[in-house]
Amino acid sequence: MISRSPDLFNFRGVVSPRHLRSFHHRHHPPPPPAPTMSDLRPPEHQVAGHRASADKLGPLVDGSGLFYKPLQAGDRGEHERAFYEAFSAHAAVPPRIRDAFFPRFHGTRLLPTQARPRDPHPHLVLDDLLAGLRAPSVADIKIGAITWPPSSPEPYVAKCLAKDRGTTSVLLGFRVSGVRVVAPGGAVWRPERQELKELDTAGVRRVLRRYVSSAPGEGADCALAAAVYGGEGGVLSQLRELKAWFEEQTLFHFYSASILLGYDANAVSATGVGGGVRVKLVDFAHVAEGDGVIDHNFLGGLCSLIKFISDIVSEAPETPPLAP
Ligand SMILES: O=P(O)(O)O[C@@H]1[C@@H](OP(=O)(O)O)[C@H](OP(=O)(O)O)[C@H](O)[C@H](OP(=O)(O)O)[C@H]1OP(=O)(O)O
Ligand SMILES: Nc1ncnc2c1ncn2[C@@H]1O[C@H](COP(=O)(O)OP(=O)(O)O)[C@@H](O)[C@H]1O
Repeated sequence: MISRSPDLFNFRGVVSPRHLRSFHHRHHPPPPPAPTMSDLRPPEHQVAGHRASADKLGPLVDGSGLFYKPLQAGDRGEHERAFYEAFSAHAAVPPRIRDAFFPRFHGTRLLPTQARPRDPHPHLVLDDLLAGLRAPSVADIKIGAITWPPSSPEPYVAKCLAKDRGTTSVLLGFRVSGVRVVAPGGAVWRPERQELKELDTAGVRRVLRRYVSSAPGEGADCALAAAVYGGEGGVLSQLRELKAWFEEQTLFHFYSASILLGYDANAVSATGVGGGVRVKLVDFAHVAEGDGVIDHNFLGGLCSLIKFISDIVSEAPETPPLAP
């Protein structure tokens, strides 16, 4: 089932119902047949967030290049859906920004789940941002020193504040929420969630170095830093393009959203050729209206992340020259 959410966002009337209808007509081709429960599985490369299990809802994939995120409880799920509806059709969002940095939204769909086999649940249908990567090395970095929208109820503010203070969010303007790194032999390094929560500044630097290292185990040779972080189309140039938009845009405030980094450990080489480096935004359950004000919370975290990554690139070994 593909359906529309009620307009939870106002967005100053930029998205008229007529505009939205015509957008849907142009951008939502008829959906492929609905996947059955046996087609669906939790994504192998998910590094953070709520995970699907026998008794819990979580994202699912079916290998078709789509990513199904269950609408979250309360008004949170509807809020995220309303964001996608509004963002997808917003005339003031540059198409290049929408296409390069956000998953494409294909509406919502009722899907059976293991947790609720008899009670199909609505899911956001998104592009799988890691589709096409054979051995994805992935990092989820939650941006912003503050992770709750200003309108949040007090107990939620207290819960988020404790997490923001207890992690590097307040200090650095971001925290690493999840990471997996595939070594050349295929071994996967994936620290526990709790370990990531306990990282201090030096620990964050270590993890960001480890993300672009080819040595197995805990070593950090940063052999892939030039290829993945630096160079044309690398993480840094993509983050800088994103930053340029955040220096201008006053439409949305992206509380608690994450930057998802991805590259193909099988395709990347220290020479900087290939690798399918991706920089994307995910998790819009707490986006607020920008009301004409810069998203300084996200922008500050983004600048801080850029500084960490550019320091790693400057200290890392040079990209070896290409063979003649
Ligand atoms: O539900 P919890 O307590 O596990 O917290 C979720 C977080 O897990 P954590 O415990 O920090 O590892 C979870 O954090 P990660 O994405 O795993 O870093 C999210 O922050 C989630 O918030 P939302 O999906 O953005 O609404 C968090 O959900 P809410 O706090 O928003 O309910
Ligand atoms: N469109 C997507 N394509 C591929 N992976 C995704 C996509 N969206 C999210 N993920 C994966 O799922 C994780 C959790 O997503 P998120 O939207 O943050 O869920 P939650 O709201 O439960 O925190 C991310 O860390 C990432 O690994």
